[in-house]
Amino acid sequence: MRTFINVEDIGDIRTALAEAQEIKNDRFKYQHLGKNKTLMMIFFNNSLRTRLSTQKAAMNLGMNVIVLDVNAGAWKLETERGVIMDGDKSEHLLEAIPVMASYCDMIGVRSFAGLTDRDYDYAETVLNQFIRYSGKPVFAMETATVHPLQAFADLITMDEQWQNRNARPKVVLTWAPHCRALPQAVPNSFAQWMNAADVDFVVTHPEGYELDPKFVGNARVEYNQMKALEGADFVYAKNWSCPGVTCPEDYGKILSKDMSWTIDDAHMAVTNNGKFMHCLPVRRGLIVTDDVIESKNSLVIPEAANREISCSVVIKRMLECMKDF
Ligand SMILES: NCCC[C@H](NC(=O)CCC(=O)O)C(=O)O
Ligand SMILES: NC(=O)OP(=O)(O)O
Repeated sequence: MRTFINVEDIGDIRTALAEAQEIKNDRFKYQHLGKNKTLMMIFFNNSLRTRLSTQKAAMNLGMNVIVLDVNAGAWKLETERGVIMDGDKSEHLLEAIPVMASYCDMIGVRSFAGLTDRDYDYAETVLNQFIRYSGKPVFAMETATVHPLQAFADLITMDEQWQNRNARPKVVLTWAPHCRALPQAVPNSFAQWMNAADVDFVVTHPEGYELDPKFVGNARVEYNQMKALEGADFVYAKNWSCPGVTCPEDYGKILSKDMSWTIDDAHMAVTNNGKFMHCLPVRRGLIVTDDVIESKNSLVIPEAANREISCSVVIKRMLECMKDF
C-alpha cells in the first residue's frame, strides 16, 4: 500500500477486518517491520485521537515518530501556487514537502478543508502535493474530504459488535446540529466505507446537506430523521456543513441549527436497541445528550480505541510494501 485515502486502498474488507483482529490480539507481532524506519506526522489542525493513536500504532510496529504541528513553531506555509508571498507565510509547501520527506520513510497528513473553495478542497490539493512531491508513502489523517482511519476504526467496532449475527445490520448516518461549520470528511468516508461493507445503509439530514455523490453512492437518503432511525442497529451521528452539491454557493455554510436533530433518548427509542456512534470530539447538548453518550449502548470509547488498530493495519501494510520501491 502506497497511499491510504479511499476504501479501495485497503482491498478486501473481510481480509482487512481479520488482520485488524490479528493485530488486536498481539499488537507487537510486527514490531520488526518498522525497525530504523521513521514516520512523520504533519498536523495543520488540532487532534487528540489521531495524534495519539497513530503514534502508538507506529511505536507498536517498531517505528520512530516525528510530529510536526505546522501552526505551533514551524514557519507558516503557503499552499497555493502563483501567489506573491508578502504576507505572514514564510515558506512554500512545495519546498517544505521534499525537505520533510528527506527526514522520514512515511508521512501522515492532517489538513482539514478550508470550506471556502469547494474545488480546491475536493481536489485534495494539499494531500496530493504531499503524494506528488514527497516520494514517500502517504496516509490521510483527516484531510479535506476524507478520514479513512476513522471509518476503518468504525467498521472494526461495528464488526466486533455484530459478530455471529446473520442479518445485515441497519446503519444510519445522521446529521446533527453544531455551532461551527465543520468539514464533510468524516461523513464522506463513513458513507464510502459503509457502501463497501455488507450493511443496510441509510443517510439522513436536512435538505441542502446532500453529501457528494462520489461518497454517498447509492445509499438511501431519507429526509425524515425519525423515519430513518426506525429499526436502526447503529446510529452514527455527525455534523457537517453544506457540501455544496445542490447549491454550490452554499458550500461550507451552516444551513440549519435545528435542535430537534440532536440525538436523545426519544431518537434512540425508535431504533432496534441501536448503538450510538460518533468519531469524537463531540459537543454534548448539540449532537447528543449526556444520557445517550453515557448509556451502555454508546460505542464512542471503543471506536476511539480501535483507531490504534486501524492505523496499525495501514502502517503495517505500508511497511510491508517498502521493499518494493
Ligand atoms: N477528527 C474528528 C473530527 C474533526 C472535526 N471536528 C471539529 O473540528 C470539531 C471542533 C469543535 O467542536 O469545535 C470534523 O468535524 O471534521
Ligand atoms: N476522531 C478524530 O480524528 O479525533 P481527533 O480529531 O482528536 O484526532
